[in-house]
Amino acid sequence: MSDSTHYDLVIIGSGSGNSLVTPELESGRTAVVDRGVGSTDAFGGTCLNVGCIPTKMFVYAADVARTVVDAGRFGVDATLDGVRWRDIRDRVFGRIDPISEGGRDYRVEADHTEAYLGHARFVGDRELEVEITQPGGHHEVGSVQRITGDQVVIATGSRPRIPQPVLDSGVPFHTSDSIMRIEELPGSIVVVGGGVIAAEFAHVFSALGVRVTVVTRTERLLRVMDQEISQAFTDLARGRWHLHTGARPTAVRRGGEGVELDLADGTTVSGELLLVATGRVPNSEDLGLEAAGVRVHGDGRIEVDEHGRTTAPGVWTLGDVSSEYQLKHVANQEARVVAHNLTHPGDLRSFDHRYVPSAVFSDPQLAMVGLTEDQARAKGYEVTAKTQRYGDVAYGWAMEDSTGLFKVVADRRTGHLLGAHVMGPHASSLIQPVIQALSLGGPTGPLTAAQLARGQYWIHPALAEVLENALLGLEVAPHHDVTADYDPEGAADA
Ligand SMILES: Cc1cc2nc3c(=O)[nH]c(=O)nc-3n(C[C@H](O)[C@H](O)[C@H](O)COP(=O)(O)OP(=O)(O)OC[C@H]3O[C@@H](n4cnc5c(N)ncnc54)[C@H](O)[C@@H]3O)c2cc1C
Ligand SMILES: NC(=O)c1ccc[n+]([C@@H]2O[C@H](COP(=O)([O-])OP(=O)(O)OC[C@H]3O[C@@H](n4cnc5c(N)ncnc54)[C@H](O)[C@@H]3O)[C@@H](O)[C@H]2O)c1
Repeated sequence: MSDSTHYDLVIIGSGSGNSLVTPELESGRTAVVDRGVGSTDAFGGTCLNVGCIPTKMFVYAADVARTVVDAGRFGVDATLDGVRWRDIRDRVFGRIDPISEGGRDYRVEADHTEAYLGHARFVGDRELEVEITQPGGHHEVGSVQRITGDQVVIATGSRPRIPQPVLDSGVPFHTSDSIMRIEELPGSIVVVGGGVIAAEFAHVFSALGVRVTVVTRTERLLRVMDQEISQAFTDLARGRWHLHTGARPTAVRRGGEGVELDLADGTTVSGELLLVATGRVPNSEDLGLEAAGVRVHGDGRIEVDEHGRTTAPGVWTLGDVSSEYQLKHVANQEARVVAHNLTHPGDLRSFDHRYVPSAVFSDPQLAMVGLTEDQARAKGYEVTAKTQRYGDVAYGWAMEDSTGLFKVVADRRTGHLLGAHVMGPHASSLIQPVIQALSLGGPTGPLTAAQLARGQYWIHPALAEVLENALLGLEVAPHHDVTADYDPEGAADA
């Protein structure tokens, strides 16, 4: 065990935690501790190595494959001659791995930071032991380093949750941490889970020619989305994948094509590989949080206030380990807030969780922000909602789209927007004007549907006209008439 080394700031976690080292903090001494993620124990956290970025690079390749298969509808004859999985995989990690390694080396070599490549555990107030588990740093693998900090930030993220029957079975399985690095495409795969990760990987593998079976305990896929959109997605998925809803696995064994699962609905499914995508749990255990006086919720999330403070003085937290939202843009916003608060104790900023958007990069894409129709009704709003089909606008015709939907939810009395829910091409980008309308509204609240619809030009005939038309279809009180020409002079009264 080394003597203790003191730092102004200790950061545990090199995901969004790594972005805390702002120029303002460079005058002090900072330690960044990270044990790595995924099958390569990579530096830089989930999003870069095993999350957002690689998945979207695979999704893009899958989208290209689908476009080829679909081309005949437009009078363009094309065939998908083959899929070179290793080339697809190596394009992704050939790009990402050097960024991760470069990020680690930068932290190891930088003058004002010291990298500890291992597992951190509190042993007292702002006092930690780090067991060095990874090579590449200045500390010997296997050694235990003791460090203290004036301030400590816990940004340890989350990891896949594995259902007990899978663990008990001893059968080999993949999670998002390992599936992207497999050597060969399987002929078939069983995906357990009906959330975001399941929807994205089911698209990737089916578009690349793998027979995909999805097993989820709920009746609809993506059930956190607006019911109408989640139902429409589930209906589409039934035509594309072998979908078992309301069907938890009860037993898992080797057999069939490789692995076999008995489901609660009495059926048995089989595939060469098993991918588990049943949610993620915060990395708050094995951190010695009791020794530091840091309390956690029953679900494992660290208790945090709106400024990023834990229950222990001088100990902060952000991202998946404490947030209600396991999303990179949220972890990044929280990191910006904590970075400010670390150096401005008299002028604390707050997390902004008012309108957190999210998107699912499946086929089709989905996106959401704000309240669902059911949530808005439950909150007592007099709700008006309009669902516009992509196929009703000119660019939707060009795309021959027959399934895309853009739904907007608003308050009938005030005309204020409450939420939007989208399924279709470019959903993740098309939703951005609604995010702006909700987040950047004036002192009286979000922009009204009328302001958004008629307070600006909509490029014709762009796909965004589907949102314009959805807004124009809302039935709001007469003085907020969505279709009336917008008067910029009167905007302040709205
Ligand atoms: C497959 C997948 C796809 C995703 N796609 C998207 C997407 O498209 N858009 C989106 O917004 N979000 C997406 N997410 C979620 C997003 O990746 C996370 O919300 C985000 O990365 C969380 O960042 P973080 O900094 O909180 O944690 P992380 O990035 O996970 O960083 C935590 C770090 O702490 C380290 N650590 C943990 N415990 C210790 C310890 N005791 N000692 C030392 N180090 C430790 C870990 O090794 C890790 O490097 C995806 C997630 C997954 C799994
Ligand atoms: N595009 C994105 O923003 C993106 C992409 C991937 C992941 N993520 C983040 O990662 C998080 C984790 O993703 P996820 O898909 O693992 O979780 P999730 O919470 O989205 O979905 C988990 C699903 O698994 C099902 N499930 C749970 N236990 C089960 C069991 N025993 N048997 C069958 N089904 C079971 C649940 O009913 C649910 O449908 C997401 O919540 C999201 O915040 C985001």
